[in-house]
Amino acid sequence: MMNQQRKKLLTREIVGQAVIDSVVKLNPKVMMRNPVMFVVEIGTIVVLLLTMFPGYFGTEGRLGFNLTVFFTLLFTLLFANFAEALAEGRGKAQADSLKSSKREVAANKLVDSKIVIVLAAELRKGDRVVVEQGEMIPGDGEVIEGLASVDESAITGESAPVIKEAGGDFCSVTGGTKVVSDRIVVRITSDPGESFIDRMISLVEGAKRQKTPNEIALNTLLTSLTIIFLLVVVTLAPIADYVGVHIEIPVLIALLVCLIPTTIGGLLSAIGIAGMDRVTQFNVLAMSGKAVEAAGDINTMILDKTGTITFGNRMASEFAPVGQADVQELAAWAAISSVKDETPEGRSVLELMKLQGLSYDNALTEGGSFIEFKAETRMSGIDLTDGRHVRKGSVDAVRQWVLAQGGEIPESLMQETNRIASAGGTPLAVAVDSRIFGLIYLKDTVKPGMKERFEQLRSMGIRTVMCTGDNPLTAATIAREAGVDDFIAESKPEDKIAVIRREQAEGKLVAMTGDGTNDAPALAQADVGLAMNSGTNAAKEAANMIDLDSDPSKIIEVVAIGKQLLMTRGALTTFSIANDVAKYFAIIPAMFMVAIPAMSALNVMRLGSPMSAILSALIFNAIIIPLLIPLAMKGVAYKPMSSMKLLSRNLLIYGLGGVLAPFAGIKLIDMLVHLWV
Ligand SMILES: Nc1ncnc2c1ncn2[C@@H]1O[C@H](COP(=O)(O)OP(=O)(O)OP(=O)(O)O)[C@@H](O)[C@H]1O
Ligand SMILES: [K+]
Ligand SMILES: [Mg+2]
Repeated sequence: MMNQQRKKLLTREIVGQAVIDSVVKLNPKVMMRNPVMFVVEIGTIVVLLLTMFPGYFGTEGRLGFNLTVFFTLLFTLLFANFAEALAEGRGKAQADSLKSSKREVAANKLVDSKIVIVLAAELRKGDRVVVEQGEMIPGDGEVIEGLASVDESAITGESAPVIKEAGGDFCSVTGGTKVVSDRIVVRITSDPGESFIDRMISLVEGAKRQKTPNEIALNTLLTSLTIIFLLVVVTLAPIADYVGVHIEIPVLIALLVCLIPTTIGGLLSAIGIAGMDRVTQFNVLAMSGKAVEAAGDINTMILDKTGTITFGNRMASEFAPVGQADVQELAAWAAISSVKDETPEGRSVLELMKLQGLSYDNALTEGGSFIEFKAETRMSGIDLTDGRHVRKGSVDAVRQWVLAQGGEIPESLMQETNRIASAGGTPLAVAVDSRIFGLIYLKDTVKPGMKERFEQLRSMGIRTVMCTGDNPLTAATIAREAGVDDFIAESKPEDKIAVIRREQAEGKLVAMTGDGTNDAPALAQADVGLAMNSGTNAAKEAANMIDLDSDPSKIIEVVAIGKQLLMTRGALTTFSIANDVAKYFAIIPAMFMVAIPAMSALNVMRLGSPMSAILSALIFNAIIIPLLIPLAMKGVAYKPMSSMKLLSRNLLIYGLGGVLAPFAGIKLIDMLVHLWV
């Protein structure tokens, strides 16, 4: 539902609402937040007063001219407000549809193992609720009992249900999603008003939109320029008087508005909102505009191997015995070590065994204590009641484990390990106490198109580092195949945070993706942390972005969107300031031409009359804003290249274009205005 809503670009309602909002936003209290446009508003009011009471201010007043200046200024304001309102519109529409999906539901709260029916809004952190088939999950939380398939389409737009189960990385559930089969017990993790849907609503609504550091810096620059031009224009009047030219106040105001950076001043906030909106269209929730901008400035990207660069459905595809062991023996121990291993890798071992028509003695595992897989130990297995310890895991970890018990390492182990690893596969060694029986070959493939994407990232100047718990040879093979710049093998969760800190110490901005609880610290440390929606609540809370589709490779596109946002802002700032230069050449010669004939040398545009020159420049200044709204909303065309190349390309297109466009535009408007003034 969200998705359909997102796909719709500009509806008639959104445009209609934006027209209304552009008038509402004329409220000086609102305008004050944008100093450039606030100066325009004050100018507009002054011109209005001069037009209405010409005698009172001692100006003879040319009614037609003054009125035209007034309306042009008014439309300059309305156009700028319209740009912002339009950019906000889509988010507001999404928020409305989310709000309507947030119906009041009842919850089955567990109180001393009895069920009490309460309203969802009354649930607090720590409460436990039972959710049955067909019921709505009343709040964000973690499954603490049971397993269920959940329809999350209300937030992700994805209609296929997902499995949620107690323990592990798939236990987090979101309020407003629906249990489609089975029954779960959920421990609530958010208080009213702080839920995921609440956060989504305030995000798309822009309620919490704060200016980013970049925007604040640019705003300061624009305000300084405005103050400088204000001084220039104010001091121009006495200077002009001195040379015998009397300049009326509306003319001075028109000149001021033409010189101050109204184009970027009017479009700045629309550019920021539209940038965040593009991220949302992409089914990624950015917690702040700052996060999106940081994505555009990333120097280093840390990527997981399994599931990000490769498909990640690592499946057992071969049993490779070593030493004296045979396939049946190896397969049986591999299976015994996996009976309770719920990871996809563990389950695939049992499937491969069945597929090959092999078997194992299930009775052996009864009463045994299961050793769960941990990224720290890189092993899983079972301790049998007869005293034997069965393990499978990374070759290095199992080797150490066997050596510690005084075992010997079969010669063929290295050989087989290298064969599997150099094909990009993950070898898992299987051992019982001090004896290694052989290897399980876990197959995984690099996603298509990865090489091209890393090539693009490199041309943007971004270094990619692949982190994997896998052995160095497998890591090297996949790294080469995918074309990443660097890799870290046998990495533990804490290694990621170490890489991030090291890069940041060199002044670099780092992006990473993650989904597990143990990724949370690194997600928080990274400048851009993209958590998967399927991941744990801890990861989602630590990250500053959440991918609703849970596709870790999306970080690459998010970076592109961030870059595009920064580029669009840079391009339009360049264009705006270059534009003002051209307007200066249109107006100044026109103003002084009569008194100082030498000035006509500067009148390169050969504009009709001083008055028409001023009006043409002012009208151009107003209509350039709506003309640039589509560019501000869509972003400038983006090609991956280094920042230096980008800068010179943009200076050429938007700088030169910004100087030339007004000459043509003003001349054209002047020809029309001159017919009538
Ligand atoms: N179910 C399992 N039982 C035993 N060992 C496993 C299991 N799953 C993975 N391993 C071993 O542990 C290593 C680390 O796994 P982990 O999931 O932490 O990292 P990874 O998936 O290889 O890397 P990535 O960071 O790219 O996801 C694997 O390379 C493999 O050798
Ligand atoms: K301007
Ligand atoms: Mg993994």
